[in-house]
Amino acid sequence: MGSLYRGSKTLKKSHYILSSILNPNPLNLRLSQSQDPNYSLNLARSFSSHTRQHGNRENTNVDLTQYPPERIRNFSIIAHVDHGKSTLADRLLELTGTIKRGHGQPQYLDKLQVERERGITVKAQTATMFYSHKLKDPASDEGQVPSSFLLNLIDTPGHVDFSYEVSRSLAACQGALLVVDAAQGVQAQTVANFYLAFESNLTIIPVINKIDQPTADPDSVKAQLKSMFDLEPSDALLTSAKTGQGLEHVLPAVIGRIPPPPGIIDTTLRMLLLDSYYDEYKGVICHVAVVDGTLRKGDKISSAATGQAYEVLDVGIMHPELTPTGVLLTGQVGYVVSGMRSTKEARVGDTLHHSKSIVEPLPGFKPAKHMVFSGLYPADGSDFEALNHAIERLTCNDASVSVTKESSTALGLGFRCGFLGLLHMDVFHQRLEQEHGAHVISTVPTVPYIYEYSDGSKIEVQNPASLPSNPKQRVTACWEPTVLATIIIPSEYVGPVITLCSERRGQQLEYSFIDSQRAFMKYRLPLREIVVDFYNELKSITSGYASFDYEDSEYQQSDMVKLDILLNGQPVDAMATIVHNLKAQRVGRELVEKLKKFIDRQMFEITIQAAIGSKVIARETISAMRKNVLAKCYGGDVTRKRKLLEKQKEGKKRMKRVGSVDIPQEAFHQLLKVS
Ligand SMILES: Nc1nc2c(ncn2[C@@H]2O[C@H](COP(=O)(O)OP(=O)(O)OP(=O)(O)O)[C@@H](O)[C@H]2O)c(=O)[nH]1
Repeated sequence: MGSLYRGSKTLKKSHYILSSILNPNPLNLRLSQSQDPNYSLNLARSFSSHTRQHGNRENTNVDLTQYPPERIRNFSIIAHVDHGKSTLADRLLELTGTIKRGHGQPQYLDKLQVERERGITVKAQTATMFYSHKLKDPASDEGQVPSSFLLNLIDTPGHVDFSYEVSRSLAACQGALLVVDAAQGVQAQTVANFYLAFESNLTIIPVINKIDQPTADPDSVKAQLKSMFDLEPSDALLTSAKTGQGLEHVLPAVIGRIPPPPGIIDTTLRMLLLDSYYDEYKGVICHVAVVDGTLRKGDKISSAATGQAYEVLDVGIMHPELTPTGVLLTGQVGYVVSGMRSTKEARVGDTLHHSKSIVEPLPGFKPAKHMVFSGLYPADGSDFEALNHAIERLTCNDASVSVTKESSTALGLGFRCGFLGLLHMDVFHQRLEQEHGAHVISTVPTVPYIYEYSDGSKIEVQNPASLPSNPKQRVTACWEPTVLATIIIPSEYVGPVITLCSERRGQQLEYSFIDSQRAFMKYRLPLREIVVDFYNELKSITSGYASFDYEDSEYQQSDMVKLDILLNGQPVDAMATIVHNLKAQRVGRELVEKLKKFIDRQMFEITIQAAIGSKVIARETISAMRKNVLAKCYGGDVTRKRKLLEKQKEGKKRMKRVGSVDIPQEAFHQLLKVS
């Protein structure tokens, strides 16, 4: 079985580049440099003379001037979700003494509460480690000299929604550890992350992890890596991040195989802004990679994107917490505090340079693409300002969310937010609640459609409510976004997965076998069909064995209609959705049934209808009743009665009154699950 991707011309070319990168001889290059006995000496001299000229060394425990690019390695850990990236990162931090062994906090770099609760990485995190490694002594054939290396490790998220974080992190690296579970083998995000690293021309070190598991089969994983990515079996490291087996080979491989950062020391400063977040005490903290030159505390720097100038108030490394060093040198990755007032000023991908010099900006990044839009409204209408404040604060730490104000007749004032995917949206909600105490109602997520109107104008529709109820009156055509999906499954599940994809209007593009047990499929699917519950359904029909990844693709023309929900004859704009004409009937029926379950009986009859234009396609009725919370409260215990009434009042705050009907927050949540 040949490489799955060999058919593509560009990839053939890249395979060639890859095999030259992966040939375990980058070490040769280093040896040939070190065969010049004066090479390291010259480099170190030039480096320290440069640092002497500029003086002003910060008196901290960490002296970064000891680390010229030759002694630096910047690498990422990439993998499919749950293959052990964060655990491996922990072990490497322990091995280098960066954190204490048995620090009692597993997945140290997963710092957010949501990451710990869900056991997933959401945000890429950098940690600087110092590691003493023996190098070949240029003066003798056999001797070895210990040398200290500065290693920057970036732990990245595995879920597809956060692959934007991965691609940004890779820009600061020259190599990546591609971690693969020894029992599960190559999965969909292994493929996606491999290509991200590969297209960035990084040296890739395959790490087959979890070899302690009874079902581990490292040999067949090696064969998959060879057949799919042309990675040599002898290059793979075998590890168990759990038991520590094989970990001693990881950092020597990082030093031996990954090239040092390529920047120029004696030149004008250029640094790439990788990420930023807001800290209560320090203000905006920017994560940067110094590509060329040197940055010092007190320097005046400017943004190439905005021209705005700043003074460097603090500079340092993440070791693993913020550690001031007063300086960052060529090839180093660290943080800068420069008095920026909001993270909006810190544009990810921007080039920062000394204000007095003009530089060619670095290539930067593609802007994040919003795949899903949803309205966010305060559960209690009077909390709009509090929600506004919470969203502002949270977007300071997650700049990949787009936010615009909007209003709904049903829900009042709120926001339309764009997310990278459904998990991203879910995580954003959870963080709003946990970190900022905001209670929100979110509307059915929608993807951005393009509508063409009879006057020839085309608009992007991010909110179904902005379409006329009978779009046929004015709309002449509609296009919906699609994705290219990669699905890897055990062969016995091929049938049900093909059925699921065709139900979701998918078009099969590729179908092959990775080995005797696993199939690989590529589909073009409408984005709308995968944002709602596709992954859960895929997991459930394959007993959890399927792995799935997607990248965005072109728009396709489709027959999409607006489906309105009416309560007692009144359309609820926040519940409107856009569906394919062929599915409208089924979706309409499911929506009204769900709503019937979650809207409590009230003192009058409630009719729930789903309609396309003026045509009602589904209807349910909730009969009238008065809910008496005191019904079971016999006797005269006043405090208990008061408590129950208080509880009822509190519950009511979480209800939205549409016309005369109270809708609980849960009813809105349930609508998110209908595809
Ligand atoms: N048996 C065994 N379990 C491991 C090993 N490495 C990690 N695990 C477990 O695998 C699970 C997932 O590990 P993580 O390190 O969170 O995986 P991850 O790749 O960082 O996950 P995401 O950040 O969500 O992509 C955890 O329960 C770990 O304890 C290993 O070598 N052997």
